Amino acid sequence: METLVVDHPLVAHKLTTLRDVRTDSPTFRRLADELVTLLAYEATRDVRVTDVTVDTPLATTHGVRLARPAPLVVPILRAGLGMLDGMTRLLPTAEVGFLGMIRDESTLKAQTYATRLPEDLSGRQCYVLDPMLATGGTLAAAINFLFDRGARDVTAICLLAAPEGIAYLDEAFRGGDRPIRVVTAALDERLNENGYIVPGLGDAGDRLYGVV
Ligand SMILES: O=P(O)(O)OC[C@H]1O[C@H](OP(=O)(O)OP(=O)(O)O)[C@H](O)[C@@H]1O
Ligand SMILES: O=c1cc[nH]c(=O)[nH]1
Ligand SMILES: [Mg+2]
Repeated sequence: METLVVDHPLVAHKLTTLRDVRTDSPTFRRLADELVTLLAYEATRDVRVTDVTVDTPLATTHGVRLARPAPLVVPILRAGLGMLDGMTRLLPTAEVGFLGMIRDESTLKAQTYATRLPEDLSGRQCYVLDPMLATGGTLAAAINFLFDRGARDVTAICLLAAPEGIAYLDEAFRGGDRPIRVVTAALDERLNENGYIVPGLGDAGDRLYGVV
């Protein structure tokens, strides 16, 4: 598994405000949106393209277009929805599928409560969006779901990741024949006893959408 921590002053600046406990929900939503676009630029470095020719007003030249089938973007509800617009702004022709998953706060196990994805993902490049990679249980289940439907490779874009979650995914998918990438704005210190990322930013879903 490949892990990329995006090292850029604008990413660090926006992430610092996102972490701040005083940042209100509207500002948090805007910053999450801006951050994902910056991360997506790096995350899509290997997006498949095909060669085409294009007529400029002056000449015919060579270029590229996104290959078919189009990439699939998969936000993990609820918090991943806060990253969808920022991603599709960069990849407007991507299709979008949805996975609804929630982590049981006492067992820290992920449960899937909604799926709305193409049945056949053969050969598709998938971009999973979830702001928090904590134990890794949610993301591992999401990746397995996509691989079971034939996805070709999966890139997860996370705002924050914990070392425990990266290690869990690395172990879970070791030796697999399909590439997995995690692109994140920061690799934090650790998980606390409740499975929250420290220093982290708190509960991403609650900060985006309110406490439920
Ligand atoms: O790596 P893990 O230990 O599995 O935890 C991370 C998951 O927890 C959060 O979602 P949550 O379950 O709070 O749902 P929400 O998006 O509805 O708030 C987060 O958005 C991830 O999906
Ligand atoms: O720190 C964490 C861990 C899981 N989910 C969150 O929203 N935040
Ligand atoms: Mg939550």
